[in-house]
Amino acid sequence: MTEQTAQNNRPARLTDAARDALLAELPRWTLRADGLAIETELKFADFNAAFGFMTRVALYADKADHHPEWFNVYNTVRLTLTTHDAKGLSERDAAMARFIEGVV
Ligand SMILES: C[C@H](O)[C@H](O)[C@H]1CNC2=NC(N)=NC(=O)C2=N1
Repeated sequence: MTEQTAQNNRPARLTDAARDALLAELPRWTLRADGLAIETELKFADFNAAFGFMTRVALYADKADHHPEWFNVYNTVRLTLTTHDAKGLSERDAAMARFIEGVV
């Protein structure tokens, strides 16, 4: 099965095995209590570094048409990744988390 289900244009939800493999690959990320999202909290040197990171993620999000839920105070950025169209985790969240791990 490809990124999208055959029946519609919605991204497919990750299988439990794919979700577990993703979490094993991403030690900084944890599964939200409801199992429908992954979360992390990142600390930067200061606001400038945090906002620079957010800018890089924002440009990725715009290009990918996939957007994080996030919260920033000074040097801290909390992120939640989920796919509304899949009502849970999809490959889009995996791709975004991998991108984030490359720029953090
Ligand atoms: C119409 C547009 O493609 C959708 O609303 C996109 C935009 N960004 C999105 N971001 C996230 N995180 N999940 C989505 O399902 C989603 N859908």
